Amino acid sequence: MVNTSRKGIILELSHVQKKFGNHEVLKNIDLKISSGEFVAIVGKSGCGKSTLLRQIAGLDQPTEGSVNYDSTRLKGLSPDVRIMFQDSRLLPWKRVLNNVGLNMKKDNLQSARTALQSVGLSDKETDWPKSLSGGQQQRVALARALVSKPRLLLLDEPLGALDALTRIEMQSLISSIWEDEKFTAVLVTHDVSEAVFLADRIILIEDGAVKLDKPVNLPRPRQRGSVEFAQIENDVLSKILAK
Ligand SMILES: Nc1ncnc2c1ncn2[C@@H]1O[C@H](COP(=O)(O)OP(=O)(O)OP(=O)(O)O)[C@@H](O)[C@H]1O
Repeated sequence: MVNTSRKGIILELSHVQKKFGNHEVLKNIDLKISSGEFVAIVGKSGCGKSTLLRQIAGLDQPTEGSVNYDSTRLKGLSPDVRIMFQDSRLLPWKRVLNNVGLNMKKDNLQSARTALQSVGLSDKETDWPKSLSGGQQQRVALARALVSKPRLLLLDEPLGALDALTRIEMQSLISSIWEDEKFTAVLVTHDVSEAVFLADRIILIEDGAVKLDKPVNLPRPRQRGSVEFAQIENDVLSKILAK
């Protein structure tokens, strides 16, 4: 099914510019993201995708312009925003369940258990992170990101270090969890196929601005082998490679 839960704007970026010294990475980003939307950000390496996500997260402040979250100017990381990175960032001295329920009291770990169950790792509760595969570690990181029921989930190449098959499995997992929980998601990815599989909209960043804002109106779950899927993928890829 196509996502229809567009309940108004949750994120609004207006004229966002980001400079590091004289290096202007983001020149002028205008972007509105609706509540419940899944947005993918793509673009060539070094175009500023992660920099953009850091401004959205409130981890960094734009040089000019504004990022509004829920109509309020963002000044830092909001408690209902969670981020997941390429590396799981699990604490090696805590068992899996305690990594998911990091700040929870021992007798109140039920929501951590539920989150672990949603990523298919109930049987790993008492394992140490280092005993898990890379894909399993990212599942735990996903459970940890979701346990507090964030309204906005930011994903910075979360599947970038995984092998191709695990990556495809994780994409399906993220898609089905997002369909169930209806949070807003912003995904940075190099993988255009991943963007088409997951996103309602694909944003292409080039020269510090939005070069393409393309809706993906395909029914879910998406069929990678379909002609429509390939057309959208080719269209975005050709725009990325055009320069
Ligand atoms: N803290 C920083 N200080 C100085 N330069 C930075 C900083 N963060 C990012 N940059 C520069 O900004 C540019 C964009 O980096 P960014 O990581 O946002 O790109 P990206 O599109 O996410 O790249 P990739 O796809 O390779 O991960 C790069 O030239 C990078 O060197």
